[in-house]
Order: sequence, then C-alpha cells, then structure tokens
Amino acid sequence: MKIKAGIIGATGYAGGELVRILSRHPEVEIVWYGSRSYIDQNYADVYRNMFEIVDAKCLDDNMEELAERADVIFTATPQGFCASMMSEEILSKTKIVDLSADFRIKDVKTYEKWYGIEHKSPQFIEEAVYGLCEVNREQIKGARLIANPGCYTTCSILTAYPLAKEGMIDMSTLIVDAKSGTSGAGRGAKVPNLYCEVNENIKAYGVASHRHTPEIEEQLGYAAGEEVLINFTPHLVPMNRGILATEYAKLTKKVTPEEVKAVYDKYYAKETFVRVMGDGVCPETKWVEGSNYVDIGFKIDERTGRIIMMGAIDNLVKGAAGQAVQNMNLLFGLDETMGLDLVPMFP
Ligand SMILES: NC(=O)C1=CN([C@@H]2O[C@H](COP(=O)(O)OP(=O)(O)OC[C@H]3O[C@@H](n4cnc5c(N)ncnc54)[C@H](OP(=O)(O)O)[C@@H]3O)[C@@H](O)[C@H]2O)C=CC1
Ligand SMILES: CC(=O)N[C@@H](CCC(=O)OP(=O)(O)O)C(=O)O
Repeated sequence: MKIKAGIIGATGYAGGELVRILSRHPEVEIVWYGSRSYIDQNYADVYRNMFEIVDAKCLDDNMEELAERADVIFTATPQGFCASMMSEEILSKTKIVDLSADFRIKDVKTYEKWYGIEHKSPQFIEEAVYGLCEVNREQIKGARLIANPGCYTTCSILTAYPLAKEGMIDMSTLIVDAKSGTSGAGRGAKVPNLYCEVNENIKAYGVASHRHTPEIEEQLGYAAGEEVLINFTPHLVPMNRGILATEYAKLTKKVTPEEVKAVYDKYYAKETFVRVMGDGVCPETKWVEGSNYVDIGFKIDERTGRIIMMGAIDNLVKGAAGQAVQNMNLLFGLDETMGLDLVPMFP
C-alpha cells in the first residue's frame, strides 16, 4: 500500500514543487490537492506542466477531513495557517510536515515578535522536530510533526554548521549574505515581484529584520553550544530559483584548507545531498537547480584571518519540497533519497 499524501497549498510554488516530486515518488499517492482559490478546478489547469500527469481536482484546505484520508499532510501555506489548524486529534491520525515557519522556532515569543502574528497552537512547538535531515535525522524518524526548515535557513545553516560545531569560527563575527530567486517569494501577485521590478535589478531587503534571522541563530546556536547573533542580509535577484549564501567569519585559530575540508567531510562525506566542493570552489545556483543538493565551497582569507563559506541550493527543492520529501521518507522508514534522484539542470 502506498503512502497517502495530502498537500494543503498545492497551488503555490512550494506546493507545486511537492506535486512535481511526489508524482514520481514510487511509494506515494497524492490524495489531496489543497487550494483556496482554485477549488473544484483541475489541478493541471492551474499548472499546465502537469497536463496528463495529474488528473485530479483541487480541494479545499480542510485539514480535519484530510487527516482521515492521508498518512501524511504537507502544509505549504502562509505563516500561521498550520498552527491555526493543529490539534491533538489531527496529530493522532496523521503525520504533518509543515513547510511554513509555525513550528520552527522553539521560543513562541521570538516567533510572534519576528512574524508579527499570534501563535495559535504553542502547545505543539516543543514536540515539533526541526526537519534539517542532515542534523536531526534520528529525532525526525519518530516524530509526528516536522517543522520543515526555511529556504535561506537551510542553506545558511548547512554551510556553516560543521565549522560552528567544531568551534572553528568565532560565531560573534558571522555574517550571512544571501541571494534568492523570485520563486522564494511565492506565487501571489505582489508589486515588488513584478517582472519590471525584478528584472535587471538586485536589492537587499529585510535588512537587520528578516524573519529567518532568529531561525539561523537558534540552529547555529545549538551547533556552537552558545547564544549566536548574526547579521543576515537577504537579496532578491532576477532568477526564478536558487539561493546562494556567502558567509564570513573569523577563524578561531590558524588552519589550513585541508583541515577545513576535513571538518566538512567529517559531517557530510556520507551525506547524499551535501556536496562539499572544497577550497576555492565557488558554488553556483545553476549547479543545484531542480535538485535536492546543497553545494558548499570555502576559501580562507589569510590577510584578514577570515573564512568565506559559500552554499548553494534550489530554494524550492532542498529549501522546501525536496527537504519535505526527505523528511517524509525518514518518517515512514523509507530510503531517505527515494523520489529525490533529481539531477540538476544546466544551463
Ligand atoms: N517559495 C519558497 O521558496 C519557499 C516557501 N516556503 C514556505 O512554504 C509556504 C508556501 O510558500 P509558497 O509556495 O512560496 O507560497 P505561494 O503564495 O506560492 O502559495 C501559497 C499556497 O497557500 C494557499 N493559501 C494561501 N492563503 C491561504 C490561507 N489563508 N489558507 C490556506 N491556504 C492558503 C494558496 O492557495 P491558492 O493559491 O489556491 O489560493 C497556495 O496554494 C510558506 O509558508 C513559505 O514560507 C518555504 C521554503 C521555501
Ligand atoms: C525571495 C523571498 O521573498 N523569499 C522569502 C523567503 C522564503 C520563504 O518562503 O520563507 P520560509 O523559507 O521561511 O518559509 C522571504 O524573504 O520572505
């Protein structure tokens, strides 16, 4: 029997990517294409790339009814939706992989401050497992509720994690400078995301205030074993997909490129989805487009005593739907890579 999966928010960019990946997953049957605006319309009329691949109509966002039908529910919905729907009854019937930020941050006051909304089910925050598979694999396996990490955060955390964990960088000096393609902002119509606003343009936004800041700080804080405060500056760039995080930090002692590479390999050599490029290689978003890979490179700047770490992901795959499927595979005891054998497209 296949795993029955329901997707709330299947008509968004992250939900659409889930449909693309899950429609070829050998152990999954999608039983619910949830929407708000397209109820009763053919899913393949919303996304024509799914013509003759998906033959189903969009349903509503009734999680209670879906919990009766699905073994796993993915919520690819705006911030606050999943928390507003969550209940013990739903969690007793099905597993939840939430792609929003509702259960990512352990301190509810921090969530409410950075997201500007009241958390509607704080009682479930503690049990939620932060679904960064390479770091929390064992806890994920036994979970009922997965907080799928954010796109910028996945890239930023994985790029610095080994060096933070090994005390190789001074965390008080960490700066994360990240760039995202426009699909990161979702499919909803917004003036700043219009073609003329984005094309031939690059801009920083959310400076010293972006909501991914506390998520990165919390997770790298666990790795470093200390409270971490960072500067995180996201930028919007004129491409569809992709995130590039360039991260700067002082080294805590003089190290060679070989020693840095050995630290990365200690954590990632066996990880299918993390490709450590090594010294002097600068990953590009094109190298990971359409795939679940994270590509990581680094360079030591001898003059300044800093290391520059670089990570690239596809925001819709490793930054959202791919990681969500990786989490689902772990939840159901499947091979973690199942359905995710996606070769990056180039050019
Ligand atoms: N885009 C990305 O790269 C990433 C996104 N995420 C997260 O995934 C979630 C979805 O993002 P994204 O796909 O970009 O967003 P989109 O705006 O593209 O899609 C949002 C989806 O949610 C549905 N929806 C909108 N409002 C509501 C509501 N009030 N209640 C229920 N459903 C609603 C929409 O339905 P309809 O259109 O049919 O009305 C649509 O299917 C967000 O939490 C986002 O933070 C996480 C990582 C990366
Ligand atoms: C380019 C762009 O606008 N990106 C979004 C982040 C992506 C996202 O959807 O947020 P989560 O990963 O937390 O779910 C933003 O900056 O708000």
